[in-house]
Parts: sequence; C-alpha cells; structure tokens
Amino acid sequence: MANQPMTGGRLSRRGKKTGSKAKSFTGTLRRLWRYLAAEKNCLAIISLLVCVDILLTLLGPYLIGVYVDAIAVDSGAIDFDLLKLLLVILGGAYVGESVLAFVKNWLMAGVSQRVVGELRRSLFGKLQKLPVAFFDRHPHGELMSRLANDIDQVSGTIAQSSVQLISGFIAITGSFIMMLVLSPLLTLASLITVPLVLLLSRTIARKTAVLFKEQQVQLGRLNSQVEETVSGIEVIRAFNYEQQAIDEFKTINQELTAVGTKAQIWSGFMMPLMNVINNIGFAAIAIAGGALAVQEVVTVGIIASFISYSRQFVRPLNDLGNIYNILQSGVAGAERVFEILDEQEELPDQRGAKLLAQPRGQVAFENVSFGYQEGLPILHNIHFSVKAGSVTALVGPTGAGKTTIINLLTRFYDVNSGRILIDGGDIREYSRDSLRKCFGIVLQDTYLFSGTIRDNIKYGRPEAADEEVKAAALQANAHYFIERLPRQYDTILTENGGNLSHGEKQLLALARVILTNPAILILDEATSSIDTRTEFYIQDALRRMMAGRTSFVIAHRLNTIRHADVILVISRGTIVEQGRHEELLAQRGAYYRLQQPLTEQFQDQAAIR
Ligand SMILES: Nc1ncnc2c1ncn2[C@@H]1O[C@H](COP(=O)(O)OP(=O)(O)OP(=O)(O)O)[C@@H](O)[C@H]1O
Repeated sequence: MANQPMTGGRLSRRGKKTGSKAKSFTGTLRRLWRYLAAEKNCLAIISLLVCVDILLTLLGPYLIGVYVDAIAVDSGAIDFDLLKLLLVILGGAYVGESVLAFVKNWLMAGVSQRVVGELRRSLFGKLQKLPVAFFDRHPHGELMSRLANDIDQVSGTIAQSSVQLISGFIAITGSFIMMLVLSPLLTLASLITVPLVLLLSRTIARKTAVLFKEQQVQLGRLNSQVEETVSGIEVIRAFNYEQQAIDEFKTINQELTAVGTKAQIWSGFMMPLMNVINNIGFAAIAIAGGALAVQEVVTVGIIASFISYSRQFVRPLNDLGNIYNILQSGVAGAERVFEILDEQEELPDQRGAKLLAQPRGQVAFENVSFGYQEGLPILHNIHFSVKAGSVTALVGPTGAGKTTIINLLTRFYDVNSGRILIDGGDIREYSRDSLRKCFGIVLQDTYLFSGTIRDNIKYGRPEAADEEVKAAALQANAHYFIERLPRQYDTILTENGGNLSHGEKQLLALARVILTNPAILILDEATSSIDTRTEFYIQDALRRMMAGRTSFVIAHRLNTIRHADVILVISRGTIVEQGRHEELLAQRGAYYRLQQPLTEQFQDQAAIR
C-alpha cells in the first residue's frame, strides 16, 4: 500500500511468554560469525596486535626469573646494571602493552558497531517485507525490544568478548609453551585443576544461558506493556485503569528482576569459585616446585617465572568462563533477532508477474473464502463484481467481515480459496507494488508520521513538486487550515499528528491520497463525529475524489449509502443482499432492518433542520 499503512482499530495482542531455552548456541554463533566475517581484515589486524601484546606480556615473567637467578647465583649481590636494563625493557613492554590495548579496543569498537549496524539494517529491512499477519502475532513493543535491546546485547557481546576470546586463546597457548619450556614436571602439576575449571564453567554457563534468554523475553514483554500503555494513555485515564496498568507493569517488572537477579547470581558464582580452584593450583605448583628445587631439578628463578606464567595461563581460562557467560547473553539476543530474520516474508511476486499499469478499476470477487487462522473461516464464498468507476458501499453489523474483504482486495492477506480480479486479471498475477499503487486508502484512524505536513502529504509520492502538494491540499480542502498554521506546509507534526484535530488529520489523509491519484479508492468512513464544518469539507473533498473512480466505502452514513451504485450487505462473512438503496429497502430484509435506526436518525435530523 503506497499511501497509508493499515493501523489502528485493532488492539495488539499482549506478548506471551515464549520458550526461553537457547535453540542452538553453536548454530547462532556460526551465523553471527557470518556477519563478523565481513570485518575479517580488521579482525586480522586485531589478532596481530593481540599476538604482539601477548609476547610482551610473556616477556615479563621470563626476565624476572633471569634476574632472580642472577641474584641467587651471586648469593644475594645486586647487579644494578642488569637491573637497569631489565627495568628499561620491562617499562617499554608495559607501555607498549597499554598502547596496544587502546588501539585494539578502538578497532574492536568499530567492528562491533558496524556489525550490529548491519544487523539492525537487516532486521528493519525484514520488518518491511513481513506480511501483515506477522504484526498481528507480535506486539509492537516486543519488536522494538528486539531492534533495540537484543541488538544492543549482541553489540556488547562482540565488543567485549571477541578480543578477550582471541587474546585468551593466544595467552593460554603462549603461557603453556613457556611453562613446558621451563619445566614439564611443574606444568603437569599445574594442569590438575584444568578439568575442574572446564567442568565448572560449562555447568554454570548452561544454567546462565537459559536465564539470559528468559531475561530478554521478559524485557520484550516489559517493552510491549510500556508501549501499549503510552499509546493508549487516554483510554487508560478515561477508564481509570492506571492502577491496573501499574500492577501489570509491577508483575512483569518483578519477573524481569527475578530472572535478571538469578542470571547475575549464577554468573557471579564463576569468579569466586575460580579463585578457589586457582589457589589450589598455585599450592600444587608450590609443593611440586619446592620438592623439585630441593632435588635441584629447577631453580628458584624458574619457580618465580613459572608461577607468573601459570597465572597467565589460568587467568584467560577463567576469563573464558566469563566470556562464555557474556556470549550466552549475546547469543540469546542474536537468536531473537534471527528468529525475525527467518520469518516467512510476504510471498514473492509470481514469476513473470504483470504490471497493473493504468488500471481501469473493474473489480470482481469469485467465490472467495478466507480465515485469519486455520480452521476459523471468516469469509464464505464472497461473490460479486463492480464496474469501473462505480461506488460500492459495504454495510453490515460489526465483525461481519467488511474490513476483511478490503484486506483481501489490497492483498494484505491472500485468499484461502476463490480469486479476486482487477480488470479481469487475478491480483496474485500482478506485481505487489503495482497492485498497491492502484489503491488509495483513507482509514478512520489516520496515521501521520513525525515530520512536516508537506512530507506527510508526499508520503505516497516523495518526488511530487510543491505545486502538486498544494493542488492536492486544495482539492482535499486541507489547504485552508494549513495556511493558518504558523509554518504552513513546513509545520512539524508530532507523532501521529498529535498537534492536529481529528478532522484536520482526515483532511491531510485525503490530500495524501489525492496526490497518488489512485484508480481505486478505499474509504473506511469515520464513525466518530467531527464538527459540522470540517465534516462538510471532508464530504465535499470525497465527492470530488470519488467521481469517476472505483470506490469501496465501509459506510456508516446514510447519505453515502443512498448514493452508492451497489450496496453489499455483509453478515457473518457472507453477502446476504446486494443492490441499490431503494431496491433493498423494498425487499424489507436484512438491509431494511439494518437501516431502520439510521433512517430514523436521518429523519430526525431533517426535521430539526
Ligand atoms: N488480524 C486478525 N486476526 C484474526 N482475526 C481477525 C483479524 N482481523 C479481524 N478478525 C476477525 O474477523 C472477523 C471480521 O472482522 P472485520 O474487521 O472484517 O469486521 P468488520 O465487519 O469490518 O467489523 P467493524 O465494522 O467492527 O470494523 C471478526 O470476527 C474479527 O474478530
């Protein structure tokens, strides 16, 4: 639909709890990696910097060991020349390390922002391609949470864990080699704690994975509740629903707090437990080192260096546990983003889809049946045809299926059986773009975007010249109120035209549609009353718009219905009567009964006048 998204009128269904277990940790990670692969050059440079950094870190303990041995051999005499040299080398190494850390982080921040920028772009692009039915199933707040919170989570993970992961692996390998070089026996002693570390991080990470995913789900629910509350604030006030809204928020917030606390507690177990295990490891090295030193297998300097290396060996090992935790929360976020990216898009246009160029506007429904959900049919065998340029009024009780007929005509949903023809061709044979361009839709609830009045009128034809915008506004009778605004066509509208009256918003919506010059006009007549003057302007503009154009009106006003070429009376998803006003009244059937209250109202009003 080129002109106006179908919005309003239907309350979104509140986000339900969904399963919280990560579906495939490695699968999601691999998929995330595909996004990171685009940054492989930058990642290669970062890895190189990490290698240099680790080499510098490994140098320190070795030099300290050399110096300790020098003192031990010289029975306590201090060699100041050697000490100075060592201090200069160590100082240089530590400064070098700091500079490298800065450059590494700077490069990594760029990588993570570019990757999530791309992810955000894919997700937003995907949302534009999803069928309307998808938005029926997902509350808006939850989708926004996926675009903001979940993507943030991914960005944090990439920025924090990638460098740590690379440097962790290199540091473990480097320290291990140095330990082996210094003393294979001591290396063996220091390895006794490794299985314990791995087992522990695995157990904790499994637990936290579930909790982090649940935390993201609850955050989505919270967003959805806040979004609904803010959008419906007037209804909430009008029905004194504030306390219930606060209670609902409190419940979700408590659930979020509970799961967030659990996730933090479990991931917080990691460090203290690791410290205990590390200390056991150091004790093992000290005992084994002491015994070996007595037997003169190793020197005191080697033990000093070894203890430093074993620290460098276990620290990244512990960090890996932590990174695993961070990865879990990032993967939970990424999984929720990928879930949307994997959703079935609107069915692509058929191969060789035709362009609906210069449509005449002849419309036919042939035995159309449809249900929004399987097993719940809404429309049954809808069959009618209308001539190009005619006005069709859809009337019937609420929930009868009038909007659904329009939803099918505009191909927001596809029919379950039967077919819909425009100018003799099945609408599924036309390209979606060209099909939707032939409709101009004016809903009861007009949606306006934040931006200027001009931008809003040009929404369906951004290339339109200012004169065309003005001409459309003149035809829609909108020009006069726009002229009175302080900045006329450049007046900025707040979200959904909050600074305009209901009637003014309707006039703008008409101008927007007039500018696109559609072949078929769809109008959901407003049921709410607008002041008589604006109402007159709207009716006057509509009359001009409908002249010579195929029009479908979900009609509530007797005046519109009386002048329609065809009236379709819908009841429980079927057409129960069709014809002109007088013919249907004469039948004294469903239409007659439906019109009774309206006719009386019309007569009353006429009498008053
Ligand atoms: N997106 C949807 N998902 C599931 N069911 C829906 C959806 N939209 C409408 N329905 C159901 O389809 C039926 C027909 O609804 P529809 O909106 O077409 O009625 P209507 O005649 O236009 O009513 P009204 O005059 O009140 O707007 C109703 O029972 C409604 O609950």
